[in-house]
Amino acid sequence: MTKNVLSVRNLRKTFTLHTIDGRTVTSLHGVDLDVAEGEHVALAGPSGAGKSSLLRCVHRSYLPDSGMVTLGTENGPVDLTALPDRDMARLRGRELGYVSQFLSAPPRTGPMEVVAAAGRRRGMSRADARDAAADALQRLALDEALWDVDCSVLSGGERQRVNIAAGTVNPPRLLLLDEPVSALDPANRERALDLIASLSAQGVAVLAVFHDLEAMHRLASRVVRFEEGRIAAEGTAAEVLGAVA
Ligand SMILES: Nc1ncnc2c1ncn2[C@@H]1O[C@H](COP(=O)(O)OP(=O)(O)OP(=O)(O)O)[C@@H](O)[C@H]1O
Repeated sequence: MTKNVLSVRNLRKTFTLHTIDGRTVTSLHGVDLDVAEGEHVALAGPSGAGKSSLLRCVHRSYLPDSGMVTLGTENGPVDLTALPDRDMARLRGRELGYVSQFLSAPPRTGPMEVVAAAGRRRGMSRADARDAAADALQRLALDEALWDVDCSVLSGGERQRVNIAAGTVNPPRLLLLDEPVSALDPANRERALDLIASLSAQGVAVLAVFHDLEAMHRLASRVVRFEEGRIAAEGTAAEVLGAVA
């Protein structure tokens, strides 16, 4: 039987807009979702439907109002909504990764250092982390002349490739992807999607948002469509999204 890596139960998230008379916006109205080992679940649906809110609640950059987010870890299931910050920071290494469309790198660090540091956080030795970082950067065709250049001077597409390399090097048990290939040209997008596709064979569970039907058809074992903070449909890409044009 396949093992659940992530179980979300009755998750609710409301924002209070203090600048607009305390008005509230509910982005998740009691969402239930499971993701199994090696499964790639794509979140679809219109802008504002709650997709990124769900990813952020799982990563705990947003704290939900109620509900449970259970991550299967090497030490058994853990409810992330109740975890102390220090333990949460530890889980964000080996067990849980997040790749957004923007790279956030410390000042004066280059791609090799950023990607190798991600490998180190996931338990690799310094030498193995550098080898794995070199493999990932090569696979994503980032010019070797840029590997030690300050990330702040890289183009948007170069930064996204560094971000994907860091997210996938010695990959965590659950990887969250929020539009990770939005700035890539077709050839680099292909390389990145190939790399993401190879994660399933390693047993990595992926929960992803792509504003790109073709990527969802190609990668997702299941598509979950959100509407107004609720799950409106669930199934294969063909069932939920229809045929790609
Ligand atoms: N930090 C925040 N403060 C206030 N409202 C927020 C915040 N984050 C999200 N929301 C609101 O929650 C709702 C869902 O937003 P969310 O970003 O989850 O949607 P989405 O489906 O990811 O949209 P998109 O496809 O445009 O990225 C929206 O109405 C949004 O305005």
